[in-house]
Amino acid sequence: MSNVTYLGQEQAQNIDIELFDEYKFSIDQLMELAGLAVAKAVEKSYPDRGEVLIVCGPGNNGGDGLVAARHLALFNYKPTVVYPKQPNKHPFPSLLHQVKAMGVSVSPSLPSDLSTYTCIVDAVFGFSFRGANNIRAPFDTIITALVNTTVPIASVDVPSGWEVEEGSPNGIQPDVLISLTAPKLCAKQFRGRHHWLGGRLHRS
Ligand SMILES: NC(=O)C1=CN([C@@H]2O[C@H](COP(=O)(O)OP(=O)(O)OC[C@H]3O[C@@H](n4cnc5c(N)ncnc54)[C@H](O)[C@@H]3O)[C@@H](O)[C@H]2O)[C@H](O)CC1
Ligand SMILES: [K+]
Repeated sequence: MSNVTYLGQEQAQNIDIELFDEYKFSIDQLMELAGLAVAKAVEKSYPDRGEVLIVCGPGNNGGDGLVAARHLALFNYKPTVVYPKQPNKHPFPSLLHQVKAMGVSVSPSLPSDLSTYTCIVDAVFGFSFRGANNIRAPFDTIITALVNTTVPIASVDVPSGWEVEEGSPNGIQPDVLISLTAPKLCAKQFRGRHHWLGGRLHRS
């Protein structure tokens, strides 16, 4: 990507606050845009359909994953959601209810055999992650499994387990990265096939 601004961690978090406080977007609006962009990027990157595993973390990155799973079901993929920590605050219970109502199965843990999946959508951690050397359970073993799998990974906003600014040389190596609003600094270390920019809120 040329002529793009790469955001630091604090900058990304400040833009988020600005979108809520100054521009009066709701979390539902932003997450729907983000999740739909992720589903579209997956469709363009893996057009042959099949089973997709969406691994969702405890924050808003995980919420983007829940929305993406719902849209992927509508695009005729067969999504399964892994959701170990399910926050009890808005909008997560509604997003979870909606994805289950689409007939998507939701499990608290990663399946032992990942080989049946066309791709894995990594919606574990986004721009608020810190501590690549200290990933807390149960996400430590999940990230290790994603590091070791040969199934292609599509990461939402930030490859999970990467420091938002520095990346992580021994971390997961996604095939696809979907940056949201603007790429974060770690995107400079991305070596996969496709880098998409989704959930854009500005003119190009
Ligand atoms: N404006 C936008 O572009 C929008 C982006 N969205 C998405 O939201 C995420 C950022 O979400 P946030 O809730 O701030 O945080 P995360 O999802 O990154 O995760 C926070 C979550 O993770 C836990 N955590 C942090 N470090 C660790 C660690 N070392 N071990 C274990 N757990 C850790 C922390 O406790 C929190 O629970 C952004 O990237 C986009 O994907 C929104 O959709 C809105 C619009
Ligand atoms: K992610």
